[in-house]
Amino acid sequence: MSDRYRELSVELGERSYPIFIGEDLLGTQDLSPFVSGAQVMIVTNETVAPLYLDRAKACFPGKRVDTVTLPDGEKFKDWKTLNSIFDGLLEQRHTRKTTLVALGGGVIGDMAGFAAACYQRGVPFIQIPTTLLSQVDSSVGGKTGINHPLGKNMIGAFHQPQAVLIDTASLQTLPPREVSAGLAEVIKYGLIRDQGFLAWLEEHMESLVSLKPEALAEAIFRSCACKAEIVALDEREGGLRAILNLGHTFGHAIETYAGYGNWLHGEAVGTGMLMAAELSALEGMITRDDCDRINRLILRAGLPDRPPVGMTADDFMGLMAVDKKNVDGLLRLVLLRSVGDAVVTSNASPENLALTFARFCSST
Ligand SMILES: NC(=O)c1ccc[n+]([C@@H]2O[C@H](COP(=O)([O-])OP(=O)(O)OC[C@H]3O[C@@H](n4cnc5c(N)ncnc54)[C@H](O)[C@@H]3O)[C@@H](O)[C@H]2O)c1
Ligand SMILES: O=C(O)C(=O)C[C@@H](O)[C@H](O)[C@H](O)COP(=O)(O)O
Ligand SMILES: [Zn+2]
Repeated sequence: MSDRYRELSVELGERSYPIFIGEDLLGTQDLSPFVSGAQVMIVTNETVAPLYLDRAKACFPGKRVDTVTLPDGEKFKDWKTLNSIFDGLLEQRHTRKTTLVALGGGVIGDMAGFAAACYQRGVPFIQIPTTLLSQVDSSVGGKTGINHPLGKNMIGAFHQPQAVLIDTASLQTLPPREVSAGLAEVIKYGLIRDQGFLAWLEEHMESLVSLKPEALAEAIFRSCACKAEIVALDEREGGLRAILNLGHTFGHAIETYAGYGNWLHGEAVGTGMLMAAELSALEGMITRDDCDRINRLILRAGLPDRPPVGMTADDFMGLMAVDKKNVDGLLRLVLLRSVGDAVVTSNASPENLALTFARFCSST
């Protein structure tokens, strides 16, 4: 074990891969052992490139490294921008031996990963996540894809990376709103599977919000460990993995309603988790005190606790009807059986769902 980083593994048999977590790994960690061919294409965006592209290139000594730089934002997680990755690959004569590298947040990771799943019927890729959200969630587990105007992440593929390199120092340049968005997914792990972690987050929330390196490193490690374990047990979301969607049925509806990018993914998930907690309480699964506890933590993370003004129950129901977890037209939601234990269910009563909307939506 190195003293420069902590290492986890996503155990998927022959497709297992490491997650390296440490400070100042960008530019100093040699990733060329994870590149089988001679060519690398780094996919990044116009915000991240000036900050980290040179250091990312230095991770691939002896390789030919090209770059595609995309516009920044969730609204560009679409066909047109995806296609510009293929344009870059073809124009620079990349072959099926090329390794794609995602350098950026979850938008870049999801798009570069999907491009890797499709290009010449599939090439390897590496994740170098640079936001808190992408370091704790999107870079691990192989969900890749793009949005559709009618629904989030509606077009995509499962395609696992060869390795994930997490440089925790890169978070020091992240805007506070993006830090909060990442903390929503961190809190999610505590709520769905790890009570002890939730209690730890309650003790350390201010250190996380103010980007204290030790607290961040611990939160990232524990989050990745939780996700790696779930993915290893259920790679393609046949069952258990769906608990990673806590708050996302409501949250994806919020993101689509608000127009991609106006509400950050993590912000929508934070509010969505509060709505899921409320419904869980109405269903008699958790207590009112539990709800208040979750509410306090979400607010301390700097996240919103109400959906967009004007969004109605009908808006939610219309958008949630296309959720990927639904089966035979039945809405399936992730609820809390207790704090630290999530369950996927289609049994929530319509009355309690209506009451949840009544309590959260300003105009219903
Ligand atoms: N595949 C998955 O399992 C999974 C999981 C969770 C979220 N997601 C997806 O991830 C996306 C959200 O990811 P995100 O929150 O990282 O958003 P993002 O990718 O839009 O990044 C947020 C912002 O931070 C900027 N940025 C990135 N790194 C920076 C740095 N180090 N310093 C300064 N600025 C930096 C980006 O340019 C962007 O403006 C959504 O599309 C969501 O659907 C996917
Ligand atoms: O990895 C997963 O599985 C997740 O659900 C993680 C989520 O945080 C993430 O937002 C994911 O992209 C949602 O997936 P989707 O299948 O609901 O689009
Ligand atoms: Zn998410």
